[in-house]
Amino acid sequence: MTDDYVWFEGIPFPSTGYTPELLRDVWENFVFKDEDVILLTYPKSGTNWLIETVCLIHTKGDTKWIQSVPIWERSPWVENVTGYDVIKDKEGPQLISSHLPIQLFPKSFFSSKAKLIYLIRNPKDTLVSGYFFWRTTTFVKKPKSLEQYFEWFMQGNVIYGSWFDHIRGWMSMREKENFLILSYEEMKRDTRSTVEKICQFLGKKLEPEELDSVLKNSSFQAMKENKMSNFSLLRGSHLTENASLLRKGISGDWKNYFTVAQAEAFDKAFQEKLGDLPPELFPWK
Ligand SMILES: Nc1ncnc2c1ncn2[C@@H]1O[C@H](COP(=O)(O)O)[C@@H](OP(=O)(O)O)[C@H]1O
Ligand SMILES: CCc1ccc(OS(=O)(=O)O)cc1
Repeated sequence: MTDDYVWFEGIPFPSTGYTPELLRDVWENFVFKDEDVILLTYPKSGTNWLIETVCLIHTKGDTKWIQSVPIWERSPWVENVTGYDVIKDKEGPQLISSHLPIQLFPKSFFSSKAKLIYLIRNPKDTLVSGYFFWRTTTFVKKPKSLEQYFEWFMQGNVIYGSWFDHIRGWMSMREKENFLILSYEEMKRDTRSTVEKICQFLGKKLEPEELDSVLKNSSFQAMKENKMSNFSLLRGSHLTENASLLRKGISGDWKNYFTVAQAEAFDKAFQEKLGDLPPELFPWK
């Protein structure tokens, strides 16, 4: 494994499990079924929390699936070698994950009825979460300091490219009825309502005790203890021994790491790049 990037159409990808040929094949040839459900995020936005939640909704709160199958097999990644191999010829509706920016997403989606949930997070927390996580992986370039990672993030010189471009691209879908936008902050603030919103979007009806089980078993603590969800199975291969996906699981941790100057520079860039979008799309503001 190397800790540099694989590049495709100007975007950096992890150096393991991704190739330009596969990314092109996925983009041009992968066909979604109308019944598929897609979970899409910019990395470190709460992806795995969303996957765990949707898996538990799918099983009506039964924990057998989440406790016996690794999270990346329950909702395979369309853009990496392992995930694509699993989903490309599989019959029936599937749960599929992706971090792809809209311009590289399989073209078939835009004429399908497949449902897509796009989870966003305060980018300052996404940045801090990424800084700590990528240092413990074996497949991306490591920053020497938070200052350096801050510069890379602002320039989009990190895996899956610019957060700002990712958001602008996918937000253009916000009026479509097969597209649901959620935020990590709202999911933290009122998890029950967010789960109900997901159920409504997916057309799933849960009994009160089933909903309680979804909440209990997708909590930070439950996921931290679930070896099928906490990435401990990847230690020694993709991750170092001290790696932790479930780091803090809070909103606003950026305040412990950003300098005043960094916070001001970030706000300025946000205003310049996304200031024309409705502020209510960004509930952390
Ligand atoms: N059940 C849960 N509740 C709250 N946060 C969770 C969570 N599961 C994962 N997370 C947080 O989501 C982030 C990882 O995102 P992703 O799944 O996209 O890689 C981590 O944030 P922190 O590093 O800020 O703790 C992790 O702690
Ligand atoms: C191997 C590629 C890889 C693994 C884990 C990742 O983290 S996350 O699922 O987005 O939290 C990202 C890429």
